[in-house]
Amino acid sequence: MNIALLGYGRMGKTIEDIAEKRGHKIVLKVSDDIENHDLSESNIDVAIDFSIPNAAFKNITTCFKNNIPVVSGTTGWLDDYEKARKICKDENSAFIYASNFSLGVNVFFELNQKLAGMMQGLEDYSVEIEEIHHIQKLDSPSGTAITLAQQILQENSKLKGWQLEDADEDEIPIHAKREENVPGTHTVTYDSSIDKIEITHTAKSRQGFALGAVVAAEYLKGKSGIFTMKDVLSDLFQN
Ligand SMILES: NC(=O)C1=CN([C@@H]2O[C@H](COP(=O)(O)OP(=O)(O)OC[C@H]3O[C@@H](n4cnc5c(N)ncnc54)[C@H](O)[C@@H]3O)[C@@H](O)[C@H]2O)C=CC1
Ligand SMILES: O=C(O)C1=N[C@H](C(=O)O)C[C@H](O)C1
Repeated sequence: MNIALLGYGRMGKTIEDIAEKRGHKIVLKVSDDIENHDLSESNIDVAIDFSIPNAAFKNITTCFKNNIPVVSGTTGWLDDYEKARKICKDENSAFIYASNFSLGVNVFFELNQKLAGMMQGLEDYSVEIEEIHHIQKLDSPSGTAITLAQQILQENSKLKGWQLEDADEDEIPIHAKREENVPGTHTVTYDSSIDKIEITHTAKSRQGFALGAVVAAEYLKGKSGIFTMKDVLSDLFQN
């Protein structure tokens, strides 16, 4: 498969390594305005976007307009997500976005949803989310923390939203910490005066994110439509 990398930073380089080991070819690397590149030249099967919040929407939709399927893991641009979906549909293109591509985090998402459903009636417990990332991270809170909060909100109608730090009683507080060299750690805590329930996912490197993105690209090749990691991993998850 011929892959274009939109963003060639920490994730772009890790994806290159894993994609080549799986027999794919990186035919284009973009680190600046996508308009500076001729997308028709390289016979691109799929583009993988791990760039920066300000560039993601333009990168993704330019690919749709050139009939190139996109896997995107860039976080911090999701105010434009619905617009991107519409352009994908209008152009009959293909798209997978995930705030986190690692298999482990996608298992963690399933657990979080199930736990939120079990806890929603237990009013003695308050819920909060903590995420810890490296100090270079541009966005806060992490996309993964936002997904975790959205899942809890889906299950618990008494909670109205999430908030960084100073949350009201009916909001989920998200604590975002920045520490040297942390690839990504997420914890969901339910606390009461009697006890505490915590679930944590700790990434040990960026390998899991990158492998998930390449597997998603392999899934997307030749398809049209909008998919999620649930679709990609559906055969692996047994209920
Ligand atoms: N969904 C997931 O599983 C994961 C998502 N991420 C997200 O991926 C993004 C990238 O993360 P990192 O690689 O750690 O960041 P990074 O800062 O190492 O790399 C971003 C790269 O984008 C380049 N860039 C700047 N303008 C660009 C443009 N217009 N088009 C394309 N590239 C451009 C920069 O030069 C830089 O090399 C972040 O939003 C991060 O939150 C990171 C890890 C996992
Ligand atoms: O910026 C990162 O590094 C990461 N970003 C993603 C996020 O915002 O959730 C995923 C992962 O935690 C690493």
